Amino acid sequence: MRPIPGSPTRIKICGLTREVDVDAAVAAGADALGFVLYPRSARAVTAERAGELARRLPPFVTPVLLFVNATDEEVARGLAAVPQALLQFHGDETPGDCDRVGRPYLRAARMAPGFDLLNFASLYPRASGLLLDAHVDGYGGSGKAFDWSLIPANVPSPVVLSGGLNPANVIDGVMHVRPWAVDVSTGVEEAKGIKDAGLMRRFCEAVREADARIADALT
Ligand SMILES: O=C(O)c1ccccc1NCC(=O)[C@H](O)[C@H](O)COP(=O)(O)O
Repeated sequence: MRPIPGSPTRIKICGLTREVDVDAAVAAGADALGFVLYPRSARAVTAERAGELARRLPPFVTPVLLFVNATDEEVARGLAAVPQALLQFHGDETPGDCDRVGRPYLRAARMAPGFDLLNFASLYPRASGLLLDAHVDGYGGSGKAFDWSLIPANVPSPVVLSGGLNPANVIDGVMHVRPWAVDVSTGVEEAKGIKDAGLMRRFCEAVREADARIADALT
């Protein structure tokens, strides 16, 4: 599903662990902030810590809780801490695993060569969006991009382009894929879980530049 022509590309910045970075991401113009509740990630925060950070968010900036093969109890604990969160399932979760929670969610798809995204999308019709990431060991957050030409033009769900984005390549990504949103972690960091305010600002500015170029092309 392509975004409505002229609508701004939404921006998710993921893997926040510090108050200073939450505030800088909001100031840069992020529409959503991701908190990684996957304990094996170097960016992991506890549900309680995600709650502390998410309480800093102003209206209309969405907290996203990211899980990898979490138990129902872990998901419930995350939602108890961040009741307004959008969920993101980034592991091997089945449609039943995702739908059972009864909350809006993003389903990550790991874009290996030959991956049938349209079939995958048909399995998750209730997903609020599909987050397209590189196919890597460790599930995600790798800083690695994938071949955007693997993305069909007629994906039925809102597409969140992810995987190895940064201020230098995100314009091309938005212009090529025309996603509903983009997602970034490594490309705006000085170290895992430590964001760089300047890179976050430049990333958001680049997305706005891409939107402006698209709008110009439509006039
Ligand atoms: O961020 C992580 O550490 C992570 C670990 C395991 C699974 C998913 C993870 N992140 C998910 C995200 O939504 C990332 O933003 C996405 O994978 C893109 O990361 P990057 O390529 O570093 O921009």
